[in-house]
Amino acid sequence: RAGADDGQRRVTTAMPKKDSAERIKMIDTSSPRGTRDFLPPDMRLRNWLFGHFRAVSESYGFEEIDAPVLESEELFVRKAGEEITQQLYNFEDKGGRKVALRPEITPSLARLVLQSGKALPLPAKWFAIGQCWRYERMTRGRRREHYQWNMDIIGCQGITAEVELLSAITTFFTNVGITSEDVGIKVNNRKVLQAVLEKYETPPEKFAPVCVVVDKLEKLPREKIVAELSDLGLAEETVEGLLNSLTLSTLEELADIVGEDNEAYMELQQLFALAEAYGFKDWLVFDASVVRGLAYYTGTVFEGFDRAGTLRAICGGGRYDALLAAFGGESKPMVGFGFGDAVIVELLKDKGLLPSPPHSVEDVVVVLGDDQQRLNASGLVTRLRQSGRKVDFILEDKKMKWVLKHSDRVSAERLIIVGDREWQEGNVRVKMLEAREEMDVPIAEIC
Ligand SMILES: CC(=O)Nc1cnc2ccccc2c1
Repeated sequence: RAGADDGQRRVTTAMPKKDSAERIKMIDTSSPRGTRDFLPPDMRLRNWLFGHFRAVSESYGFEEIDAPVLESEELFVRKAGEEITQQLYNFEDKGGRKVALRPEITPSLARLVLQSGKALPLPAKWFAIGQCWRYERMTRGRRREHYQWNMDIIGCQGITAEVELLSAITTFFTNVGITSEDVGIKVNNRKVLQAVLEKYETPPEKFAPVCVVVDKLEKLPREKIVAELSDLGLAEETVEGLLNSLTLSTLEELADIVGEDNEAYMELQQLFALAEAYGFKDWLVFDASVVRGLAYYTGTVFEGFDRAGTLRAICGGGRYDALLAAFGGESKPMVGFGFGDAVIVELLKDKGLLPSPPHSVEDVVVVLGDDQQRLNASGLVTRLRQSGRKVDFILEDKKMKWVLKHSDRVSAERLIIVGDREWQEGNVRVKMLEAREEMDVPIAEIC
C-alpha cells in the first residue's frame, strides 16, 4: 500500500481511484546522489564518445572484455592509503559477503588473467568500457560514478607496449578533433623514485605509500607532503632527495642524477624514440613529478592533461608488473590506462568540439485510411525494415499537421503515406522531406 503507516514506501498495484481527490504521492524521480540519468540526447552523446573509444581499441587489434560492476571487496583492499580505496562503495550482502562496486577495472582484469591461467595466449590486448563507483561524502558534491575506457596489454615486458597505448590515446584525441596544442601527455617512470629511495636505503614496502603521497603534491601544500612522508618513516634527507628528484626537467638531467645505465633513463629514452617513429612525440612531455595515485604502478606512468591547465587529468595509466603477484598469482608484465567519461566532455565543450548527435530515422510511415490500410502499412513497414531502412511507424490516427511536425523533429528523409485510393492503384504517397517533393511510388519499388 502506498504511504503505509510503517514509514516504508511501498508501490501500490491497486487501480488508482477514478476521481480521487488525493492522488498518490509522486516518487522522487531524480537519480540517486552522485549518479546520472541518460535521456536520449545524453545517451546519443555517450554512444558517440564510446563509439570512438571502441573504434580506436579495435583499430589497435584489442579485444573487448567486461566483468561485473559488483566484485569481492578483497580485490580493492590495499594498504597504501589511496583515495580510491578509502572511498570504496562497499557493503555486506545478504549472504554476509563483503562486496564492493568496482572503483576501477584493472583489478577485475587481473582477476580474469589469473582465472585464464596458462590458457591465455600472450600477449593479450584487452579493452573495456565500464561504469566505476566511489562513495564520496556528499560534502564534496562530486559524482559517485563514471564510465572508464581501459586498454591493457598483458605479457609484453618491453616499452613497445607503453608506446602502443600512448599511440592509441593520441589517436583517440586526434579522431575527436583535439590536437597536441590542446593536450599533452606527461610521461615518467617510477623507477626514478625507486632508485632515489634505494639510494637512502628506504625499506621497499614504503615504495607504494610514498608514491600515493607524492601524487598529491599538486593538490596539497609542500609541507603537508613533507609531513606525510615523514609519517611514513622517511628520513629528512630522503624526503629532500626525493622531492628534489621530482623537479628534473630533462632526460639529460635525469641521467646526471641516476646515471645513463639506470633502467628508468633507458626506458624513457626508448619510449621517446619509439614515439617519434610512430609520429606522436610532440604530444609527450617528460615530467619527473608525475607518479599517479595508484599503488600498483611499478614502471612507466603517464597522464593526459589539458595544456591550458584548467582541468583535472583527462586519462592516466602505467605499468603494473606486480599486480598478479599481489593477488597470489604468477607474475606477468601488464601495462594499461584508464580514460574517464567526465573530464574529456568538459575539454570537448571548452574546445567547441562537443557534438549533439541528432535522433534520425529514414522513413516515417503513416496510415491515412481504414483498418485495411493499417494492415497493408504493417506489411510495408516490415519489408522496409528488412531492407535495412530505419522506420518510425505512426501507431495511432494522427492529424497530418502533427505527422509533418514529427517527421521534421526526427529528421526523416521520407514520409510514406498509405492511403485507400493510392493503395488501390498499387501505389503509396511519398513526401521527400529534404527536396520538398511529393509523388506516388509503386508499392513494389518503395524499398
Ligand atoms: C570527474 C569525475 O566525475 N570523476 C570521477 C567520478 N566518479 C568516479 C567513480 C569511481 C572512481 C573515480 C571516479 C571519478
